[in-house]
Amino acid sequence: MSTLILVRHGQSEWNLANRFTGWWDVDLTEKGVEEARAAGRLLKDKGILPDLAFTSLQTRAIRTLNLALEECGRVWIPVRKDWHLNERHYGGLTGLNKQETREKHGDEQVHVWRRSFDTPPPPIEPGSEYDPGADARYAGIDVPNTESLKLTIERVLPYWEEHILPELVGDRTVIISAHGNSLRALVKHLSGISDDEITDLEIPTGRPIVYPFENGKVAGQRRYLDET
Ligand SMILES: O=C(O)[C@H](O)COP(=O)(O)O
Repeated sequence: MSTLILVRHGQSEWNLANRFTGWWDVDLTEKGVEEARAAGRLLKDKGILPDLAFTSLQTRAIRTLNLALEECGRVWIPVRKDWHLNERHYGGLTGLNKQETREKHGDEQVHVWRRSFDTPPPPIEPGSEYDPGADARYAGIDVPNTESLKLTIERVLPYWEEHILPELVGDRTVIISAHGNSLRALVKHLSGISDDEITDLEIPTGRPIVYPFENGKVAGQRRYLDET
């Protein structure tokens, strides 16, 4: 039996400021650092120690992973970073305050942009303040200008199938440190959640979720490690 651990980064500076973040790179807050450390202590206490890690190219997920691995004594494991695990690109909403956006466009419209399956937010203007398009870390990739959950799934799943799933063999433990919506994309797939039902799924910061795997397939319910 192998184990998959999913962890959303700890609270970020823009989670705290209530701003749409997406592909914009922000750091953890002090609370986020503590959440990441607590996740690592939980892994240690439960004896679920990662052998291999995957994360995005974004500081908040990378630091969460590093802090958690430090707490459970596993800083030495191989870590693979890839943009396919980045947060969903929030398009033209990037950098805006979520509450102010609700006041301007209405609760319903903002809910559609945040949680509908296939309606992307309006695209970001190329070269605008929060456009990550010119960021050196994305050299050579076709940076999106907005993404729905559906579009996020279309780039997360091929990476999952090709690079992560083949590692879940024998009794290995693999951890993915990523983001609210890139993890919603994965959980939708792994737990067989419908396009309608996925709108209700929220992934909390810093709480490890665990799936058992056997013969390359999910072999049980997902569970929060702090509840078991
Ligand atoms: O990118 C963001 O703003 C957050 O990481 C996720 O935001 P959401 O809960 O509004 O999708």
